[in-house]
Amino acid sequence: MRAPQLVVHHDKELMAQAAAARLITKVVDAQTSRGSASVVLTGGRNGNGLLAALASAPARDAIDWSRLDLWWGDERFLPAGDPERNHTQACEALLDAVPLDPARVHPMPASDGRFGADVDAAAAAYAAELAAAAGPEDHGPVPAFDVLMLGVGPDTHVASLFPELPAVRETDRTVVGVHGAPKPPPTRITLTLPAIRAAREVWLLAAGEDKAKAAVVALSGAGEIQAPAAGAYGRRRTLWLLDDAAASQLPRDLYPPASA
Ligand SMILES: O=C(O)[C@H](O)[C@@H](O)[C@H](O)[C@H](O)COP(=O)(O)O
Repeated sequence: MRAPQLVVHHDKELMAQAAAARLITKVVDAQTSRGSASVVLTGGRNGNGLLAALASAPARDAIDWSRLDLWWGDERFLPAGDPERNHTQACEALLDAVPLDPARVHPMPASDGRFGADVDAAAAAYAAELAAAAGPEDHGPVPAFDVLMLGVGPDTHVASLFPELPAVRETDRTVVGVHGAPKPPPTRITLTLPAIRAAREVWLLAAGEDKAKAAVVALSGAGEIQAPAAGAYGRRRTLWLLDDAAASQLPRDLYPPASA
């Protein structure tokens, strides 16, 4: 579903809290109807802010943490436990505080793991892990994620898909290595747009003044090569979660945000 919906909250703290509440409801509904839920996490301040808000949410444990599959949309290719890894930051924000089933938590490989410095082999292994988790009813070699979350960079990058670089142009593979990323560290692993589009719902998190221009560009018909966020959409729903600052440059006639 390409037509994005927008929800604008007053500030980034409220956006994180509201998005966390929204995620709790989505996960509980999925677990009730299908017995489990599958969520893709994102790195960055907005992504980690949502996880921290979820950790302190009163309804947090309405989620059955033992029946939640967690994947990552991208990862900085660094040694395991490095404070800059998205996995490390997610553990600090939430994962270490909830009783997840470790077998259902799927961090992307680290640079000191079994693939050593070969980020392309590490990416291929994650693609294989996703394919192994996909079922016959899924759309391609990735599980049907209930929610795939993406922070949005000031240059409209999502995951580690940066404008004009090879990864955003990938149409076949579900996971690729990234070399020379403009956002440090330069070497990363990322889901590709075909993998992102397999998700039932894609939620783009954009709070802060530094996202205002990216929101206008991505929501005004830019192409996905120049504006990767424009190519991030779910099969059933594409939701932009913004705050007033990030929505401040959106023309009212373009997307009259449903302010919340
Ligand atoms: O590895 C990463 O850095 C993230 O996955 C990246 O895609 C992030 O989500 C955006 O850069 C937004 O980051 P902020 O929310 O910190 O602006």
